[in-house]
Amino acid sequence: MSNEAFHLLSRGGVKFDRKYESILFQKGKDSKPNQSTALKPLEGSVPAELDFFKYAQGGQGKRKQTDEPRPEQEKRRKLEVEEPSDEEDERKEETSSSATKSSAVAHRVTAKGNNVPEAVDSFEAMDGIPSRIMANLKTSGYKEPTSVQASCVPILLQGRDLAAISPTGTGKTLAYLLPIFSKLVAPAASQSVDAGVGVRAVVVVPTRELAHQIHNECLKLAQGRKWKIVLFSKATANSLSQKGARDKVDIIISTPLRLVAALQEGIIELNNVRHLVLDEADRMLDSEFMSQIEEIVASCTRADVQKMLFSATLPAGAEKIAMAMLQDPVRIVVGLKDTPLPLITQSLTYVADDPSKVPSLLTHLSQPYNPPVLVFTSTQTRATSLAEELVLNGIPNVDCLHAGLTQKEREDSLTRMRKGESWIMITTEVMARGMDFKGVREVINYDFPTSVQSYVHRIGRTGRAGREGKAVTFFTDEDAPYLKMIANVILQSGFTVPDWILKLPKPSKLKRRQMGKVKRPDAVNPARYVGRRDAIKKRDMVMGSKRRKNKDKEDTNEKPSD
Ligand SMILES: Nc1ncnc2c1ncn2[C@@H]1O[C@H](COP(=O)(O)OP(=O)(O)OP(=O)(O)O)[C@@H](O)[C@H]1O
Repeated sequence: MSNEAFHLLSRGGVKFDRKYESILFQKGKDSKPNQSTALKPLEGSVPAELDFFKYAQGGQGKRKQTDEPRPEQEKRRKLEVEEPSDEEDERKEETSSSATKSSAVAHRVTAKGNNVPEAVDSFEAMDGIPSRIMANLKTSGYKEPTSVQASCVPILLQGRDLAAISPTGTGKTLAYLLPIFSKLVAPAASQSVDAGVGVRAVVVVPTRELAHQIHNECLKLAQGRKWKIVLFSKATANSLSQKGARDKVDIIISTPLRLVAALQEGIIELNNVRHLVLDEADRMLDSEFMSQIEEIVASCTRADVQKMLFSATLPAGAEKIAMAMLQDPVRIVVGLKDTPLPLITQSLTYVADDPSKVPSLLTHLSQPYNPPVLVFTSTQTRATSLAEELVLNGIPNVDCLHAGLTQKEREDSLTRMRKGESWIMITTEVMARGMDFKGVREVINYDFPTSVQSYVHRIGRTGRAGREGKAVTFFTDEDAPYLKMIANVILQSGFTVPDWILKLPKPSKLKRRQMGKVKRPDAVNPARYVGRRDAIKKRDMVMGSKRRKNKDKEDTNEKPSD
């Protein structure tokens, strides 16, 4: 199906109902849908100790009553400096016979390092934030720091290297942007600071979409002054090819590939960089990006370059590499490492085999649901195939976003998503990390996640900024060997899983590595695939027959007439 035809069909003549928009996107309003709509608000409220965003406005009506800070919460926000513990890559085996784990996953912050600066409870108490930046925080609606911000900003303002692990949607972006802007003090072009020559801060992220989103966050803090913040792309890199054009760049946000390409072409230097951020650090340090990251780090030659690593997950292997990159680092962990927020209600759904998934999803979508829903598949072809399948089954406002689309198509999909025009967004791992759509109420893992980290990040697209969300994971017989790993994550977040899953044997190391390599067919509906093959065969036969007839005619016409 052509992209254009797909969008025409996927809209299916259905107009986006403003009623839904108000439910999804208006901050701070009671999200009470009209009884006649298909939407129902999610049940339940957030226990105080789990409310990472206790000051944040918005979300469900029930939560609004908990907005007032309470003394016991204040106490909990105190940074606990812990003795170093032996972190393991693997989650602890659940020894209890019960399938239920207490939901009391304490809201705690643990810190490791020498002379760790104290956490502070307000932006005002953070030493060294310029008044303009402070004003911009307020106009952007950031009233009080989240836990990760309260802990990390004071550390970063002191110029310390940092590795921070905090659950998805808890405000890590601001936790590093705020100190960067504050330490840079003013735009390089303003000449009121000793800015040196060349870019002063670099943020490296795994995808273009995330770079774009972080660029937008930068613009919020940059309001009112002429900061030069560059979202690095082929075009912007070329525009910096004249040395003078890049002398006064304040911040660059880039993917590793793009930045390394520019370094190799000699159209950027990083010898004036004072702050380097690796966001989604464990992804940045995996085998795909590692050599590029090494090159970027080696190019930041200033002796006092401050390095910061942020992620919601940091397995032991990646953490070891990370810590070796940092000097006299502080390590901050908010909540439980590699564990999703309990705001996200998680469940597992058995769907037998791959062909059974489409009907299962259709059944799921025949129930009332809260759009937009994010659906993760394992490959680009499967994402396209599933999107087509849903459209053909009459599901309205289906969209698709994966790395196989053109940049324009990716941008258009994101715009539709942000505007609330997409109700079901089918995607791949490209959207799993960092993307912040406040309105996403539900994530469906149509294809089983490729690792525990992939699971944590995928489902972290919902339950953001203190809102509640729901995550459903389909599993087939093929996924059974990996089921227990995800079940343990679900338990750790305080939800229940059936006893039989807990009794499954623990997968070997080799098996765990194979988790992301399960082969799945390109087409999600094999029947449609067969049908399509038959149609192509029939079309070829008809064409062949036409060609033969035409040839016969030509032969007849060529015969000399009597
Ligand atoms: N202090 C704050 N008060 C209110 N909202 C905030 C605050 N800080 C951040 N937010 C909002 O919280 C949401 C999540 O923030 P952000 O994208 O930085 O999360 P994250 O921890 O980086 O998530 P991920 O791990 O998925 O990348 C954003 O919409 C952001 O605007």
